[in-house]
Amino acid sequence: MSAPCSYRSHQRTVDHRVPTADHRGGGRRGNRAADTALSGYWVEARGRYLRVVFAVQVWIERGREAAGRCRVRRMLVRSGPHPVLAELTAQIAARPDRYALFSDFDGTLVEIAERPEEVMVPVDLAANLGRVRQMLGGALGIITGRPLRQVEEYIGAAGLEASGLHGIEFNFPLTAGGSPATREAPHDLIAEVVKIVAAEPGFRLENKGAILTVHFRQVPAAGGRLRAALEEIIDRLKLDHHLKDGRAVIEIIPNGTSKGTALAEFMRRTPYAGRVPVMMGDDKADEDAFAVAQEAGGFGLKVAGEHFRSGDEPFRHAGEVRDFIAALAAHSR
Ligand SMILES: O=P(O)(O)OC[C@H]1O[C@H](O[C@H]2O[C@H](CO)[C@@H](O)[C@H](O)[C@H]2O)[C@H](O)[C@@H](O)[C@@H]1O
Repeated sequence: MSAPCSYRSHQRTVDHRVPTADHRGGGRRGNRAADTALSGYWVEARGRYLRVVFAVQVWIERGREAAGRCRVRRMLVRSGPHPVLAELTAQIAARPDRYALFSDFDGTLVEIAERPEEVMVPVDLAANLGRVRQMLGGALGIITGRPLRQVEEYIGAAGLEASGLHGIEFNFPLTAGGSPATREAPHDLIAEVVKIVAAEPGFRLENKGAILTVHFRQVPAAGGRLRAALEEIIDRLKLDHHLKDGRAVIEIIPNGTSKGTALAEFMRRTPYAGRVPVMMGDDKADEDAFAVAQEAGGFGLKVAGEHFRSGDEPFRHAGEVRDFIAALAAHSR
């Protein structure tokens, strides 16, 4: 019988940054910045990787905070990439012609923001994606629930191939058997959803044409009520639509289209066909693409957040996805 637990990769340096000054200026008197190095391990136990940071050092920081010597405003622990990513980076660098890489946008390439229009896109993201695309011989695709025009606005400079609106839009011609053409949401559906949104000040409607998206990030407790109301509308109007839960959001999507159908469409064309598809995503909708990637001999890479919370995800946040992209981009030079 194999040992239940083994050290996969040993001591790494972890930067533990504890900024104390208020970013808007004027931190509390007596506070000061505290930068410490923590040590961490990657521990593999029964096929799962766990990131372990020496608790005693965290405890010392907390003590300093309690003594008023610093204030922990946020804790950024960097301990190098997850072992799965380290291996994948090496494999892709060695055989870039074998892989097709796909990425979701919100929560994967950029951090989640309070509102869709408030996302922050780092300046080097488009350039790094462009380099990785070049390295992969063009086999890099973006698969998002956003409209394509927004993807183009945020990262379009890289000339990336993309699918928007959960597999409804593509910025390239479809193969035979491709996704359904864009349809506007029915007028009676829009009218009913507008009524629901108007009744709750925290709800926000994002009308994306074929897809209606209702955000409830400002009123998280109302998510269940919103879902029940939207389900009732779809049943009553006998619509050919389904609901897709996202991060503090529910989307009303025409049947027959998903991020899975989008990934399948990419995989029918050159240069994706025949490669190992790897899809990065943080949300329920991305699971459809993970499943299709898996059927095609590939896999999904989860980004932790409100949806994936096992603690074993290869990416703990979007910043680590960007680090992975940057590491691959470095190999393209
Ligand atoms: O497929 P994705 O690229 O992940 O897009 C999914 C939806 O993302 C957006 O909403 C989410 O991100 C917002 C900005 O961070 C956030 O405020 C919201 O709570 C999230 O649900 C976008 O607004 C939707 O249209 C996308 O379908």
